[in-house]
Amino acid sequence: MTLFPAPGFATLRARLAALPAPDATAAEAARARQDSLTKPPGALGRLEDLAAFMAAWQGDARPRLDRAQALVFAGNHGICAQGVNPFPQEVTAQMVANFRAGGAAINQLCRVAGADLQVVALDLDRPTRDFTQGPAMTEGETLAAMAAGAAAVDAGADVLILGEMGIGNSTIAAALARALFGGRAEDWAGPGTGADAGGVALKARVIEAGVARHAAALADPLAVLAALGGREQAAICGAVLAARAARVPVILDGFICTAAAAVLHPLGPDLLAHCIAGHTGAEPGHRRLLDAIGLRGLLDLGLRLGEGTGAALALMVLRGALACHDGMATFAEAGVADG
Ligand SMILES: O=C(O)c1ccc[n+]([C@@H]2O[C@H](COP(=O)([O-])O)[C@@H](O)[C@H]2O)c1
Ligand SMILES: Cc1cc2nc[nH]c2cc1C
Repeated sequence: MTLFPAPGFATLRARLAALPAPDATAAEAARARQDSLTKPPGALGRLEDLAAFMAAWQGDARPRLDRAQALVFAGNHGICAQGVNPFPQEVTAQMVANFRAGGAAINQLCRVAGADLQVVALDLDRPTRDFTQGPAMTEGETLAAMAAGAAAVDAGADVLILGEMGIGNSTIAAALARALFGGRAEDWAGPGTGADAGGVALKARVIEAGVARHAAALADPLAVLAALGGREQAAICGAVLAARAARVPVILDGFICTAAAAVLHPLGPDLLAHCIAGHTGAEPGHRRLLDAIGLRGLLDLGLRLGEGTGAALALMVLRGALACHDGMATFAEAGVADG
């Protein structure tokens, strides 16, 4: 079954209800195993939650992490015409070349975290439309980018790490968050790659102009994605849905990746149940956004890079969680007195 059929958003929406649910039995068995391991109950904190989460989505009380896939989606944005980006738009393609040559932060982190990295560049020479002038994408363009994101997912992976690259996309992410979750544009606009106070104020004005122009789209998250989003945001949505269809757990990255996935949240409260937030980043809207979708970042390292870097770092914590879950002795095995 393809999730992104030709007829459009209506058919996609109808198919969301059929996506798989977590395996409560496997999660319960993982929790029971955690309670039998040689430590005071709960002493491994969120590592115990991670083990149960992985068990629930893999449908196995002893989850694996043999195959970790990392996907970085890259896109370009017409909104750069408004001067919201300190770096020039060419940097998107230049960084894609850098990813492919192995020279970016995400390459180093995927290597040490044991993730297989793929970079998907989406029509970089055809930026989306400036959303203050019209919808950023048509429904067809949005679905095509979602389908590209879905097609990149390895259905046999044990975990999927998501990241993005797109000059100007901190404005796109803030606009999506403003449109989906309300508040003022100032609540969501931040420095991105390094805009000063004047630059952040400009972003907020641009976002308000976009939201006002597309007021008719605000009730429909997929219409919001088309009106204000970009190809890499749509691809992230598609990848999150394809991962869910294959029961592959997902680690989200920073503000921009989270804002893309957050488009799915209003479409069904548990559509992001197979996702964890790798970190809470330094972009000021990130914490507020995680609160809005009911997630809590695993790490808090002051990151503001994107590329999937925070998610790749979180994979190392996840490996630690599963190593304990799988390798620790039980009280009975080790002959340790159980309180
Ligand atoms: O994801 C984040 O938390 C994050 C925070 C700040 C910047 N970024 C990255 O910076 C780029 C967008 O910033 P800007 O200033 O061009 O809008 C884009 O390539 C993102 O990957 C990403
Ligand atoms: C150099 C550079 C690297 C990045 N990686 C993700 N976003 C980025 C933005 C810039 C400007």
